[in-house]
Amino acid sequence: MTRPEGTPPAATGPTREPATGAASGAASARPRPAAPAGLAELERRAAARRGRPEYGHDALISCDRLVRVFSTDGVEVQALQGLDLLVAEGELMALVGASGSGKSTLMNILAGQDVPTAGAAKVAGRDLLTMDAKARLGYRRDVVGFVWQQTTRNLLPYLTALQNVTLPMQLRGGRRRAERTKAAGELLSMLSLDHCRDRRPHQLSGGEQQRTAIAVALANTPSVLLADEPTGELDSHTAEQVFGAFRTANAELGTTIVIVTHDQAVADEVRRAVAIRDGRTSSEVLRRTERDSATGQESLVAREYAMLDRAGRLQLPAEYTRSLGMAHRVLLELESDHIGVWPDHTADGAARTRGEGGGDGVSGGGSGGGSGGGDARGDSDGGGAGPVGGAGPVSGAGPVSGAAGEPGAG
Ligand SMILES: Nc1ncnc2c1ncn2[C@@H]1O[C@H](COP(=O)(O)OP(=O)(O)OP(=O)(O)O)[C@@H](O)[C@H]1O
Repeated sequence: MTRPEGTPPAATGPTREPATGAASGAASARPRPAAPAGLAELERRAAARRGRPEYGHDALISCDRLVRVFSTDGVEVQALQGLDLLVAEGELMALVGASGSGKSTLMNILAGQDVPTAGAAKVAGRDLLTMDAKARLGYRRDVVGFVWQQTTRNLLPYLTALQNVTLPMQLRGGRRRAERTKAAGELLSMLSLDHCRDRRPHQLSGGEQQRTAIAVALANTPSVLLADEPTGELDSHTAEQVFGAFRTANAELGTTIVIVTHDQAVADEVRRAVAIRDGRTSSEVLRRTERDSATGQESLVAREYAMLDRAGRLQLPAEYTRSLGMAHRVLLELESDHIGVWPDHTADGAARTRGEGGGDGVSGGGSGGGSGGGDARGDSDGGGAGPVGGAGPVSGAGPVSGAAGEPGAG
């Protein structure tokens, strides 16, 4: 997991400082994890949960344990493996991930062009699993707009830019020709494309084609604009202009925008970039403006968060687990303000780790168990007290941390 340059360590990442004696001393006063809940307690919790609002009830896009399995020639590929994602109305966010991680599969589902195998997906109140063919058609026409990477896929070659933008309005119906022309002209103006109105796609540059495609996708004022690698075929300067068009649409029209991208420059421009790994959301980089209380100077600060899914699963970055020789099994300890994650130092745990070539797990290990937790980094994204939690009695309100050495051994 790469951390954005010049940013503080991930709020959820393990601390790298060696354990200190002071921390070791504090370890002896650590609260112990609660005992396993009895049946009565579990019933009480289930009853309490029934009164809670539905997962993602206030999100515009909500994916809950989304699964998509493809079967080809008797071979099954799990493209999405229980993916959770919430996107708030009005967000402009990016989805990033290695090739084959499931980004396009997710986008096709959100676009109403594919149906998930299991789980739940809702966009603007529409249930993407249960929609019938007619509802799906209406959804694609009215609720979502789509911009593809290949410019040729976005525009009809024999229509001018203006005609391309008016076409979706015409297909939907309900507006007179003059109204359609006026609205399409306004969209092109908003995206600085007045000069392209009467040109056909082959008379436009790649960037102008993509910006026209954004205008087409916005023609029926969708709630959500989805874009799959929209800058993939463009040079960096042109890509910047196309991203500017998304930003304008988001700011001027309030459209919620989700962009799949490999382009780090685009991912760096958005306030929230969600990484997908192996068909699940694995981490998020959140950016926000912070003001230095001493100088009053504002700067953009990026922090990386690991995602905790609905089942309480957390993907620890491979870079972190490798550096501490963590494999197969880790020791968890509930602290007052975070959860400690420790290498497994039991005899069979160490042997297993060696067998896997995962390192000895104790390099640089301190004798104390101080996790350096209780990090005072606050977070006004609401991430400081909340994102770390776990199934059952394990929950926390701070960074997950671990350090080489036995917890509480000091
Ligand atoms: N129609 C399909 N039939 C079979 N397997 C598929 C199909 N579509 C996608 N897959 C498989 O699902 C996995 C996820 O593919 P997907 O295209 O969603 O990844 P991606 O993250 O968008 O990759 P890229 O960045 O290269 O576009 C891959 O292993 C892919 O081979």
